[in-house]
Amino acid sequence: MHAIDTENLTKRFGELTAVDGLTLTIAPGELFGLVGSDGAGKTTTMRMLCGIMDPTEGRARVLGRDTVREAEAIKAEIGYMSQRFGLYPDLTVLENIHFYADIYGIPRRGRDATIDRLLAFSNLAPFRRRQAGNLSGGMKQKLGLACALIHTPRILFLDEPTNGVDPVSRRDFWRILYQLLREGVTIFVTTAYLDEAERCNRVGLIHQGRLLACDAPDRLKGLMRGTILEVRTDAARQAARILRSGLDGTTSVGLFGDRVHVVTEAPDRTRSAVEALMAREGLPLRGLRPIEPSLEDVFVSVLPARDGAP
Ligand SMILES: Nc1ncnc2c1ncn2[C@@H]1O[C@H](COP(=O)(O)OP(=O)(O)OP(=O)(O)O)[C@@H](O)[C@H]1O
Repeated sequence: MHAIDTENLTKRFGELTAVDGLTLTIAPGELFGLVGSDGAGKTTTMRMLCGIMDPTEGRARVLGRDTVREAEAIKAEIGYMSQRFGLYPDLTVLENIHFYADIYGIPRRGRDATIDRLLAFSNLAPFRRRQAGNLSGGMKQKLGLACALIHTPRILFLDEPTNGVDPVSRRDFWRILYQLLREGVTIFVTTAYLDEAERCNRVGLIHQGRLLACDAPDRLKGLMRGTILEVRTDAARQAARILRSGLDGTTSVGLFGDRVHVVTEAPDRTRSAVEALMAREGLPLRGLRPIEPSLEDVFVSVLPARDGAP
């Protein structure tokens, strides 16, 4: 049995198609990342999978159960941490966890062992008596995770769990996710961070509700045709504009922070053309070398051309 499977899963809000014909299977024990920018349809997908929102068309099954007809049974078996996960700022760490334990009907007797374990592995044990409102952003997310795990779910749904969290706490958070994975929990996580997507077993790239690509990160990178030349310069934005208009149509040019990536099937020829264009425009070339593709390169390469241009 699949942990999750969807068929043509679609959600429309009036004229807007937020999720557009999503067909996907996720195996038990997988760490699956749904990646996309703001408004791509990640939250809507997750809400449908958790049985909180009905699809307009298509269907989804979680642990073999239909998300519309068997939504209540699904909710008992999954953990869901939404973007605005409801922590009570006036309650302590421990009280928040007890609150969720009550909601899930976990008997008081025997609950302490589970809570101790959750506190230990989220590194929150020293802060058990601190009010949630006084925790750092990273700690709040870990507390949210602990609360979502109180009923020992088989699948964990996490909606952009590390959004706005500092890099060290993000790394901590992912360490906890790997531990859960080793315990056999299936994890479905959404993120806008492509470096986080690299940590997943499999990644789905979603844009305007459509799944553009779905595979293991390395296999997705293997799909990239051509060579990527990384151009380093002091004026990346200007360079990207010049290269985009000056290089021939067989290349694609993308801006990646302070670097420009040029994808080409003819690296030697393109290299000379880049050097000539940069020299003609008087832009200093600080470096020009072939690099391995990142998931970001893959994402940009599968985006419709107009959206891909920064
Ligand atoms: N209840 C709703 N009513 C109308 N439109 C909605 C509703 N929920 C989401 N949308 C729209 O559907 C699209 C997808 O939204 P969704 O929240 O799923 O995206 P997302 O990828 O999770 O992005 P974000 O990270 O910003 O939440 C957006 O255009 C959003 O405005």
